[in-house]
Amino acid sequence: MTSVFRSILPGSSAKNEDFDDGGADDDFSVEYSFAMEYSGPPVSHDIPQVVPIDIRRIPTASVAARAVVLKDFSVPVIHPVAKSDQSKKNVLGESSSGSEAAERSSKLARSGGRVYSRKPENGSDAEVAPEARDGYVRNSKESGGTQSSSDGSRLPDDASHLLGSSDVEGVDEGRIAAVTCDRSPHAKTMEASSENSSCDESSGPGNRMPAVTFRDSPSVDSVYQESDEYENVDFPERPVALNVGKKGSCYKCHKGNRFAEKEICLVCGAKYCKNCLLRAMGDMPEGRKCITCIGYQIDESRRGSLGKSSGMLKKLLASDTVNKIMSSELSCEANQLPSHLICVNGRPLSIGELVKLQSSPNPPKKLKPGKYWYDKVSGFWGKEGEKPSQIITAELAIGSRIAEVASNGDTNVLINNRRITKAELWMLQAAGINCEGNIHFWLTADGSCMHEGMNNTLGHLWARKRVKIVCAALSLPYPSDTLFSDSVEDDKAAAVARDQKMMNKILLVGCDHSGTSTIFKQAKIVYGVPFSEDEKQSIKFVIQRNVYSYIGLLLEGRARFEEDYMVEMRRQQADEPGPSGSGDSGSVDESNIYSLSRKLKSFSDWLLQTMDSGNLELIFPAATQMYSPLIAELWKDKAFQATYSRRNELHSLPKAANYFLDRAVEIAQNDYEPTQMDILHAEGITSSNGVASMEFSFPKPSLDCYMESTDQNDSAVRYQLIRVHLSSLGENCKWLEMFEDVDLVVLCVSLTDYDEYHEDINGVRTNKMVASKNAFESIVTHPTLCDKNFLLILNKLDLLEEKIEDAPLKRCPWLEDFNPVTSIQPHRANSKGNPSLAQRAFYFVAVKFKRLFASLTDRKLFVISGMGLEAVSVDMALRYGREILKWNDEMQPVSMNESSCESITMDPSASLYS
Ligand SMILES: Nc1nc2c(ncn2[C@@H]2O[C@H](COP(=O)(O)OP(=O)(O)OP(=O)(O)O)[C@@H](O)[C@H]2O)c(=O)[nH]1
Ligand SMILES: [Mg+2]
Repeated sequence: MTSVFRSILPGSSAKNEDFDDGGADDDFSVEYSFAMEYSGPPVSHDIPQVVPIDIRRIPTASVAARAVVLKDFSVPVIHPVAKSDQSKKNVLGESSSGSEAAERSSKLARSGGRVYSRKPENGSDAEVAPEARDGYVRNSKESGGTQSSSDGSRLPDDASHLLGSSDVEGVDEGRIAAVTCDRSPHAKTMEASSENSSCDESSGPGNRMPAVTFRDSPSVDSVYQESDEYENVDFPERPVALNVGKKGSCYKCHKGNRFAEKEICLVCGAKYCKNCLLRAMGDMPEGRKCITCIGYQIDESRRGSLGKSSGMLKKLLASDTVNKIMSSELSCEANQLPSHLICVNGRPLSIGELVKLQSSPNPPKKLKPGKYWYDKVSGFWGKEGEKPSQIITAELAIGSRIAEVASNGDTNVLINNRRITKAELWMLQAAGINCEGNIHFWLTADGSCMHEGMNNTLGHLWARKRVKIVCAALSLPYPSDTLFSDSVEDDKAAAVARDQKMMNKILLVGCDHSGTSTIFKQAKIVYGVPFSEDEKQSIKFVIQRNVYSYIGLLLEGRARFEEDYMVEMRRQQADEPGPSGSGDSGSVDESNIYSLSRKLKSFSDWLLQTMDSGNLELIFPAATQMYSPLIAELWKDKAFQATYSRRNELHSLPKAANYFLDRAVEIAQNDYEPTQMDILHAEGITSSNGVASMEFSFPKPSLDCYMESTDQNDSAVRYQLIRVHLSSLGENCKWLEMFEDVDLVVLCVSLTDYDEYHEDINGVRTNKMVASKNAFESIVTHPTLCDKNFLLILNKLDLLEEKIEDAPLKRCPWLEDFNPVTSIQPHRANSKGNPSLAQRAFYFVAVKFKRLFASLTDRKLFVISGMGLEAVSVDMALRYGREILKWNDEMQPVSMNESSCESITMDPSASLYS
């Protein structure tokens, strides 16, 4: 055995100068330990096992810089992953420098059977082993390898000649790669195998490579009691490839460009063309890794592609072989997530805990190294300092106790001892749970919420439909149980989209009656997102209630018309001399064209009283059963019809009433089913806290006719449209902070607001357009949205066309400087392309907002006109939003159609104005 150890030690000169063990000249002062396979009788306990190693492959430290300067590499040059702090603690939580480290290293070597000698020097120790015939030089970061790298004189004598030789598979004659690394995983395996009796058999590729086993080392757990220390962990370093060929070329043959198909090494990131792939990766026992990277942990950023075969591999190999490679890629131990990199509630997990976590019925999705918090009681799971991202299986015995500050919440409410975030507070409120004061709730895995220490359930979170809407809008998790889903297909599509990270979030927000819910509903119709049964049912009641209120307004009008009629009759009678020669008001016939039968009159009185007391909502659904015959009777009544024919005189009757009133009898029936158009025209939608959310993608290509799409995969890109009512955002729009992850903010302002006023509780009247402007200012300057793109929809252009002739735009104090030369301008757009007065008004308002936006943010506002009731208009506005998302901030707005762009960017001082 002595000769073996001698043969793997560096050459004598190097050894004596640099690799001496703490000053001992004698080669045999180095202590070795090694394992032999047990071949005795069966025993009841597990026997630690090691896999035979190929001594030629034992990692060595050497000069990375030296290797990099070699010009003629045919395999990638590999550099160590940069580390910020050389004095970081190593895997045992100790300083990697000084004699302590040397002692530890030698202890490790003794106990783990690692065949290294080391000499601490200048605060560093070195791990060295020759890897002569491979032509690979490895460097030890832990042992100050970087220092060695920069110092050519420290290269072992024999290492320099090794640089010129190569007999390794996948490495061309005379061509070398340099690999720098920290402690090799092979070494780690060996350490662990001797220290931990519960170690597993490695699944490494025979004796070509030492297999890597990541064992649950007790030292890891015992060291990381404090989460602070977790940051300082120094883990085995992963090689990183550097292409010395031209940019985008194959890392091996240096041919091709970035467009040529390539396969990537999951460890070092080297990319190989189809001609070099198999030579570089061999038979891929651990999946897509260079031969030199076998045994190393993968680059965590590539974990998502584990087991997902590329087209190139499928072209080169039979499908059975590809499947086998993919399955090894997923299952081999070297590629498993290292448990100590997952820190839960301030403590890194042990292997056992990680297994527990990953094999639970609902494990965290796409788990990556990092710090997480986990609420065992509810199953809530999230990144440290962030709101929950998922609901995983509850009651898993992993990590430490959850900290109050785990999710960095800043509310007065605690759930299971964790201070919750504002978004979660909204979720609780959506479930109808009172969150006033400092409250400690207890939330169980089934969603039952109760006061801590009490037994009575306050509400069941997941049973409330609107909680789902709020969760979707605020990116909060919702149980994946299909029990709570409207459509399994929808959920699947959404999950796929989320997986592909192709979801774009659009926030739609506007003042009262600006048309946001109409745009939202129209988008659902245009993009084929069905209204759920729940939504249909509640919209049905909304429509029926609205129709009752429209009828109530007509009945109110009837009473007025009747009174006017009576007054007029009396006046006429007074004017006409009676038989007695004097006016006789007492003989006026009380029944007239506006009078109702006794039965209908009492129904009318009841309805008006119910409306006055604000209880109209409460009579549904019972009202449809009881009163629909009366509505039918009323509809046929002459007095009611006389009133209906004068409905234009009833200013309190909303415009939307026209759409429904003709079908009042049908709508009042119990079995009425609203059509999509009914839903669109209905005032109000089902939402919670004014929040509604839907996911969609743009169909292609038919609707793309008016806007050219550059993205061929548009139908694969998913969008989430979140509609929020301004009043739900609280004072100064403070709740906007919950929408920090939106990609685009769409603001909606009604163009008809300019001559309308609303009165607050103190009787102060504010022009609605000015109120919209104020809201606009609050939103665009909100810190959460400071780097977002904004699209302004100036809505209800059709209504503006109708009203602008009678009501000048100047009525709005903010728009007083609108001075079109009306005498020579048409009110309607004419065939010569002259814009109508309404279009000019729109341009003017658009420029006003654009200037305001620029003055507040120094950025560009995108503006488009809209007609919420027109499908094409809404589709166009959202496609414009999509283009904005694509163009990025630095891109200039591009016109969608001639008229809108030209007008929006024009100067208001241009010829439009006198
Ligand atoms: N003619 C016309 N009517 C519209 C347009 N957009 C919305 N409306 C109507 O305007 C009314 C208010 O629109 P909503 O979509 O309910 O407004 P909102 O932004 O949801 O505001 P709230 O109802 O206060 O929540 C409804 O009756 C709509 O049918 C439009 O472009 N043209
Ligand atoms: Mg509405």
